[in-house]
Amino acid sequence: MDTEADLFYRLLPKVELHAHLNGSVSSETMETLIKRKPHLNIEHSMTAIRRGQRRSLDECFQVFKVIHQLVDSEEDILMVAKAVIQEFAADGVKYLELRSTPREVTETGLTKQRYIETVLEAIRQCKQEEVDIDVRFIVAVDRRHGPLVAMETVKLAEDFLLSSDGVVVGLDLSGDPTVGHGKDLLSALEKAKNCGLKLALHLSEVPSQREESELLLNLPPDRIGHGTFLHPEFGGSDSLVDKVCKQNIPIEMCLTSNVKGQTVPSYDKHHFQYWYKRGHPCVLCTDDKGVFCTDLSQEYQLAASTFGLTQEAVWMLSQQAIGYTFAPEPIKQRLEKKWAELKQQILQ
Ligand SMILES: CNc1ncnc2c1ncn2[C@@H]1O[C@H](COP(=O)(O)O)[C@@H](O)[C@H]1O
Ligand SMILES: [Zn+2]
Repeated sequence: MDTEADLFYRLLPKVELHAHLNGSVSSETMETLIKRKPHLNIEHSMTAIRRGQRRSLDECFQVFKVIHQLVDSEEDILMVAKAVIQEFAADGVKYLELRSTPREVTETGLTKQRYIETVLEAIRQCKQEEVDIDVRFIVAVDRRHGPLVAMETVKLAEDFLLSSDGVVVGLDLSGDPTVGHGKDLLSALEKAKNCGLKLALHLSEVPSQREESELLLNLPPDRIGHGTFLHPEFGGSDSLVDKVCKQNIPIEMCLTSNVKGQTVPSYDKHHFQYWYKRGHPCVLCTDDKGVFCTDLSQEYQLAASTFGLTQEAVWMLSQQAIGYTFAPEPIKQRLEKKWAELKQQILQ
């Protein structure tokens, strides 16, 4: 049963800005997928990192490969996307920017175009069913696939930016950070930016990316994912910190993901502390709520208990995230209004 403190975090209206679709699949949905494809011999323990468990980042990427085998048709994507949206809504998320890498699967006839259309269909159906959440989509580029695929993905994202009635808002750069170099993807990212897609880039998720981060920060991105190794105490540099601060680029912080993926040794050593203390824009996110067995309420609660945040401070954190969304101004105003209406009820 929820204690009173748990309840505060659940009721707190929240904004989720960093959620990978296939990393966000809940254990319930995973059960269904595993049953649908018994021939794959996949066990639940292969798709999630449970309480107290840790994995290397490399092992996390193996987990995504397994999940991709389970989610490989339009039918799967529609089911998974609808479930993920409903789960975020049930957790009190009022605005969600979901991201996913379009995939092509010959055996099931899935194309990248249909992949995106299917996610958009899931978003449309949730809206029609009046699920209490506003959902936007960020098209993801997997850095592992190199510059040509990145450029193709940008073109696809650009088409949808123009035709999705405001649902597609941006481009993400993700995938195994130890593979490839950002300099090869720079022209694709520049093109994306020039056509009006917002950029949410995974940056300095591992220590070896200083040079790449210097380069990508010149774009500049509209938001940074993780940014774990940007600051000098973690092997980054003053110049990186200066760039991020001068351009006031919000950082998406995913505490449990970083601890379970072992890029951060423990919650209390998380770089959230460094940036939050400086008053820099920070937004708490889940990254992969399915794989890391968490949800956004829990991430807020963990941040509060680890760093001693008051309920008022937690409220501010969730409210300020509205300003870091890629939503147009009228949507931001609508969210601000919602927060203002709920404040008296929830914050005692
Ligand atoms: C843990 N830290 C992380 N760092 C970098 N990329 C990550 C990630 N977590 C997830 N992804 C990216 O998201 C994909 C799965 O969702 P989609 O198939 O796109 O919906 C992964 O294959 C990887 O490219
Ligand atoms: Zn991520």
